[in-house]
Amino acid sequence: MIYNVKELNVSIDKKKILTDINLTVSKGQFVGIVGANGSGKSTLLKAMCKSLPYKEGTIYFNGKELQEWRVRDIAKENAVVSQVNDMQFDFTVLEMVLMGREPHKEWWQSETEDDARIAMGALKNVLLEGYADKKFSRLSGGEKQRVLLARALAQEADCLILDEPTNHLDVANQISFMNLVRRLPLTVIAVIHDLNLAANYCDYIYALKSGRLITSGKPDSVFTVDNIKTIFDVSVDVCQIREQLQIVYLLEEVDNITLQ
Ligand SMILES: Nc1ncnc2c1ncn2[C@@H]1O[C@H](COP(=O)(O)OP(=O)(O)OP(=O)(O)O)[C@@H](O)[C@H]1O
Repeated sequence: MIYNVKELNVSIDKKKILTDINLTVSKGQFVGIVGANGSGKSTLLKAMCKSLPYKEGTIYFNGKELQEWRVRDIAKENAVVSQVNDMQFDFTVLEMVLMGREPHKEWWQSETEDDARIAMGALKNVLLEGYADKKFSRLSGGEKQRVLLARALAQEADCLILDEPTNHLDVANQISFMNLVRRLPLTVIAVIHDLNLAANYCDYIYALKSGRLITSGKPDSVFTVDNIKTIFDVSVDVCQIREQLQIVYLLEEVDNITLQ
């Protein structure tokens, strides 16, 4: 078991954000976390990466309570990929990917030949061979997202944490990104807004509503008409097309939404 979250409660400024969360992630699993805006998905990921303190409940990471882990050691085991946001500095692609080696070095150490070899290997893995010297800022959104994935791979972590990684990508780049991730021999925990991507790439889904886990299970047991109505207040049809679970939104029935 990589993660075992028990009775986790998180409050920020006295506001309860997560309530009684119980969740497990096994080695090699691709776990999706879904829920409406503001339901607590990113907060849960932050708590699991020790980026956010919590007072109630326990999070075991690789068998050891998270509080006992040094942040630096967690970064060696857990690599985080968020949405692309524009960076102020004009790094090259290789410089970006080499940042993934930071947890393996002391602050005074510069990159070794090994670091460069690992970074170039990571670029090859995300199909960006030949991009090392290009400026990150000049890449397309899809290319940038793959560079961020390469940076995570250069970390050589066993567990990838993805926070809405495909949000700004076009359909082809979303699918290509998810295919790349699925082929990696890693444990993946991903917050995903696109329910069809979540349904077809994840082994297991946890669904949050207003900071509580309201259902979990294999995609076909979570993504039912009734559950999606409860989680998102959206009417859908759910069907199988060519062995893929497909969620079809009934657009005219989505009217006003209440923020969670
Ligand atoms: N640092 C913070 N200070 C105060 N409130 C916060 C903070 N971080 C998150 N929240 C609140 O916690 C709730 C959950 O936020 P979170 O970002 O975890 O939701 P989310 O499910 O990831 O949302 P989204 O899908 O919109 O990214 C929201 O009401 C948010 O306003």
